[in-house]
Amino acid sequence: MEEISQVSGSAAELARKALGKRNLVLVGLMGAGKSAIGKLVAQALGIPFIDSDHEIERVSRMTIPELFQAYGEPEFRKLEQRVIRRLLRTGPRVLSTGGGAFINEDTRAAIRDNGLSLWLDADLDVLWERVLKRDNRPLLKTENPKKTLEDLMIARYPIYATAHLRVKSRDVKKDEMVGEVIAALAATLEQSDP
Ligand SMILES: Nc1ncnc2c1ncn2[C@@H]1O[C@H](COP(=O)(O)OP(=O)(O)O)[C@@H](O)[C@H]1O
Ligand SMILES: O=C(O)C1=C[C@@H](OP(=O)(O)O)[C@@H](O)[C@H](O)C1
Ligand SMILES: [Mg+2]
Repeated sequence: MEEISQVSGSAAELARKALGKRNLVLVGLMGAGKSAIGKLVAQALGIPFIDSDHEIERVSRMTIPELFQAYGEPEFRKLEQRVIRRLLRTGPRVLSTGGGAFINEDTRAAIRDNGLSLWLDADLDVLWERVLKRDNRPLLKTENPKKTLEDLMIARYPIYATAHLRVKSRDVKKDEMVGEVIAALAATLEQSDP
């Protein structure tokens, strides 16, 4: 056990070093685990965690479904863009974004310039099982939400694929996902070492 914790401890150290003062920005579709895994990755790295949707809800004093309903998606995207640009100014942190954030060109450029993006990639069935459990995603309030999710996958995956790093989100223990995210981050340092 001692040996295992030392190995993961040193991976976390390498990952911290790789990050420097930047934010690790988690991107990917609804249900990929950006919010849940991001929080645990931040704990493992010993740095603060922030979720852009939570920050949007805090500053607007409205929930995401309320914002969509009151102002529509375009206004939500404008607010999301402003909030993420601001959040990127402070680091290092783990920043979990909402699924549409990285699709916005301006937000994506800000993340590319100021953060290290990691795509939590997942298959449709994994996402579907997870999003079914909560009723908080306005974009899935359609007649056929599974088809909507699939259409979003088709439209968005080529864009998520431009993230710096990619980790496959699967139905394994969350700690295993955390380990894989940290390993992916640590590996960037090894790659950049002469
Ligand atoms: N291995 C896993 N990886 C990620 N999330 C998982 C995993 N197992 C269960 N979950 C659950 O799936 C849900 C993922 O939702 P969330 O973190 O809100 O995703 P996102 O922010 O990407 O939409 C959470 O309720 C989380 O607890
Ligand atoms: O994919 C999207 O466009 C959205 C994803 C949601 O966040 P999660 O990906 O954290 O569910 C939230 O920002 C909003 O409902 C829109
Ligand atoms: Mg989320």
